[in-house]
Amino acid sequence: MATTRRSNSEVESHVDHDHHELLLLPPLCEKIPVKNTLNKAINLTTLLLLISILVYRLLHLSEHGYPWLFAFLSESWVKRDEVPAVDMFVTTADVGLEPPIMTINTVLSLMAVEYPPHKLACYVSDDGCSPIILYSLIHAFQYARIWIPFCKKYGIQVRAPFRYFSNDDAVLPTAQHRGVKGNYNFPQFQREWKNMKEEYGKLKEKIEEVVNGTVPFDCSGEYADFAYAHKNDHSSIIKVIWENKENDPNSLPHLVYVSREKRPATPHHYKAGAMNVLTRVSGVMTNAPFMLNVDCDMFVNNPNVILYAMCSFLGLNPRDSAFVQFPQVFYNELKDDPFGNQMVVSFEIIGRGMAGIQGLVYAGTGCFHRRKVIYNFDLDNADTKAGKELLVDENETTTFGNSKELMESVAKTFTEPVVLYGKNNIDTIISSHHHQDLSTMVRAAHQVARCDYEDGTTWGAKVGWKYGSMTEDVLTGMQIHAMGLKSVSCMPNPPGFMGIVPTSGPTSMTQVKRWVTGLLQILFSRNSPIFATLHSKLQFRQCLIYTWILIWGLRSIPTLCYAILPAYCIITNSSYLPKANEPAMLLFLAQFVIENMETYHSYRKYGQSFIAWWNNLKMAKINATTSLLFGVVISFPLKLLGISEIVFEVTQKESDDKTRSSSTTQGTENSKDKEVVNAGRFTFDDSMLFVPPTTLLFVEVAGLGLSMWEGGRDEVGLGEYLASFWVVMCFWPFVRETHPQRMCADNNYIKAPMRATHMVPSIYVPLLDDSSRDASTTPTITMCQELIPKKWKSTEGISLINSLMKVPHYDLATKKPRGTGNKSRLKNIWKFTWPCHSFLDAEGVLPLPDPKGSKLGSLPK
Ligand SMILES: O=c1ccn([C@@H]2O[C@H](COP(=O)(O)OP(=O)(O)O[C@H]3O[C@H](CO)[C@@H](O)[C@H](O)[C@H]3O)[C@@H](O)[C@H]2O)c(=O)[nH]1
Ligand SMILES: [Mn+2]
Repeated sequence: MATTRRSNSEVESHVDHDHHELLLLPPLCEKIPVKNTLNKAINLTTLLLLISILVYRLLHLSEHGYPWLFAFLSESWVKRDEVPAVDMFVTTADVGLEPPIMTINTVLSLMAVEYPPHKLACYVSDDGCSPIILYSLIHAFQYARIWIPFCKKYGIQVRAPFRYFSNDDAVLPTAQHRGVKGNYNFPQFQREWKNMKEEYGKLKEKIEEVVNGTVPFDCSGEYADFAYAHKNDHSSIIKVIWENKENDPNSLPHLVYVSREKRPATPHHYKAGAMNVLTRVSGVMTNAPFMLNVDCDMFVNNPNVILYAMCSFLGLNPRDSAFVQFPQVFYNELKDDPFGNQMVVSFEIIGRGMAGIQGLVYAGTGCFHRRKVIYNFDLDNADTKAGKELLVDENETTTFGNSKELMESVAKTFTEPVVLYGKNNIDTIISSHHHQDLSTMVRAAHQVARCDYEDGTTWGAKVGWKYGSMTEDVLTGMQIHAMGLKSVSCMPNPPGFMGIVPTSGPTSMTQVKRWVTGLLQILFSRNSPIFATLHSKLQFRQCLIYTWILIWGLRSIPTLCYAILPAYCIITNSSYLPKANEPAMLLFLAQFVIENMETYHSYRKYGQSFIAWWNNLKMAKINATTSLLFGVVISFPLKLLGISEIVFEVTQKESDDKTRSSSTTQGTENSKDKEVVNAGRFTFDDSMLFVPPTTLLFVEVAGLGLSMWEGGRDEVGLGEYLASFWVVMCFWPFVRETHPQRMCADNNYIKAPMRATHMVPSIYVPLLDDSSRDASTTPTITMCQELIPKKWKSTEGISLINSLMKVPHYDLATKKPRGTGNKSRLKNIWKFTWPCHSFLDAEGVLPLPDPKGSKLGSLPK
């Protein structure tokens, strides 16, 4: 700062001056209290008047008799406990990947929220069309009858039983038992608690029996519709499991099972399609003005969630509260975020930043929407263009489809007034909500759940959840922001909802691959945020954030190139950085140090450890060369060229340890248990995803080894070596987990890296060694084919690999690469790649480790 010495007073005045300037700068964010003195005065006056009236009545009651008594009772009934209705949606898609016990825990926690039950309806969409889900729901409902009163009576916080009971084995709760509030009779609480736990155990057991197949499932009676239903080919199945017919405030919320019609030839649009069916089915049945949606793995963690959401909806201008998103919080977080997928810091920075512009993205779960917004109606009450078209236009059916019942409900939604900030018309929104007899609407519900219902309508384009991206959530949310509306992020303590995050490398990578593919689908389409800013009302800064999110995948290519450069330079004796003694090196060094210090600082600031920071840094590189790369160079282009469809690969959900111990099916038990054992460890499966990073690592290690072997390189400087070393550090999990001793230790998860490590030299040595294309060499194709895991043969990359394989490359007899070309140095890579080529037998077929625990030594040499 100060390069010249100054006297003390000079410095002081300087500081003062700075300070003064700081004070003059406008604050970055500030809360301005709204002055509504008049309103307050009026409210206070009415309250005083009301009290005076009541007192007056009471004092004179004896003089006047019955009429005064009735007047007194009516006047003291100040109706203020009314709240709007909410339809709650849960989606599940696969009983194998999403344990039904998890789904019903989500449902139980939703049904038990602190909100008048007659204002709530819970709809469960089952895209897997499994009778087990229906069966689980029916039994869960029986349990709900005792569980919900228990939760409400004792003010339990966590109302998903698997979580509530997870910490206490057989022991009874203590007086300070978590979640229990207020005064209560302790011995009685203990008795009830014990009973609840036992009943939950029974429920779990019942569900496990059918999941495991120990009790044969009979598709008759209630379940007859499932008898001939195939997961992807069946008519719609809708069951009203519970209907609160009398709208009884002391009863339980409605519970409805929905499995929409699916036909192989008709696209079903995955989750977005399911959400649209739920919107329509709930439209004809309950038509609540607000809709909550959660994934099946996300339970309610704070029983007041709906009240919180309503505070935003009813307390803010409707245009500032189009949807209310509760951030994703995970209950199964692993220590130090080994897969860099918990996104704590990015949420703190990006999420809170967005909240200051047009609001948080819609994250697909834990989110409340206004039905009006989902129907693409303007929020400026009933005189909008869309609305006029809807009510006047003869062709109205083309927008919403041809269900009479749905059109009636849509018209109701349209004419329903929006509660305006500061105006007291909450009652109107409440009374306009129509109460239907659910069971009489089942036929209408079937109609709107048909797979051809959306033909010729604007569902997925203008109304409902938007189609055209695997990340329908980001797309749908962005289009709401493009209407010029804002969203609210709600972060109560304790968090409103809690879900799970993948706890294994491959699961997390598959998820990220789907995300980046979906995000690119948005970026390169007419839904791109740039168009939304130019032609609609997406704010510029919001557009920048969306664009930044959408280009996530693109960074894979520069990252990969930059990671390969050091090795390339070392191998080919060239350089890409200034020499250590050149001053320009300082630029690079400073940039590297400052960037990493800055990110580390923000990790510390948000309570993350050094290891978590390092894990995130490392995983960003690993993801760039795996999931992001595959999304960008394979999934997305193939979809673009129309060669293959992108499939929504549902994330494997590992249920809570205790729930899961016996809930897994025979077939999958092994792999699931492994996932728990290996949680946090970098495991592999036979996915193509692992080829690029393994390759990168090999090339990098080979380069370093080669240079050591040959005693250094004249062109290569310290920078390249350090960079290469840094890359190796980032990809260290691959070294660690592919260590031969570990690989042969016992299990399945080992095979894949084993194969990958053999694949890599097989593919790349011929590429590097260009002089060895001698047709008479031993055919190595057989070997390579053998090494390719079965799964790969069906994947996109196989043709690529096959064409590479066509090049005969090394001599099997000597197990050395053939030929001595210009780049003869490169062939030496082989020496450094891995000692595992010695495992190859004479035919070049890799003897895979015996799954039943063969030792390294027992492998044929
Ligand atoms: O054909 C399908 C596929 C999925 N789902 C459901 O969609 C939800 C999300 O699926 P999941 O495999 O858990 O994906 P994630 O990547 O974990 O989900 C995040 O990202 C998705 C977009 O890629 C959003 O839809 C989700 O809400 C968001 O939580 C689950 O409830 C599924 O049951 C369906 O209903 N039908
Ligand atoms: Mn999920």
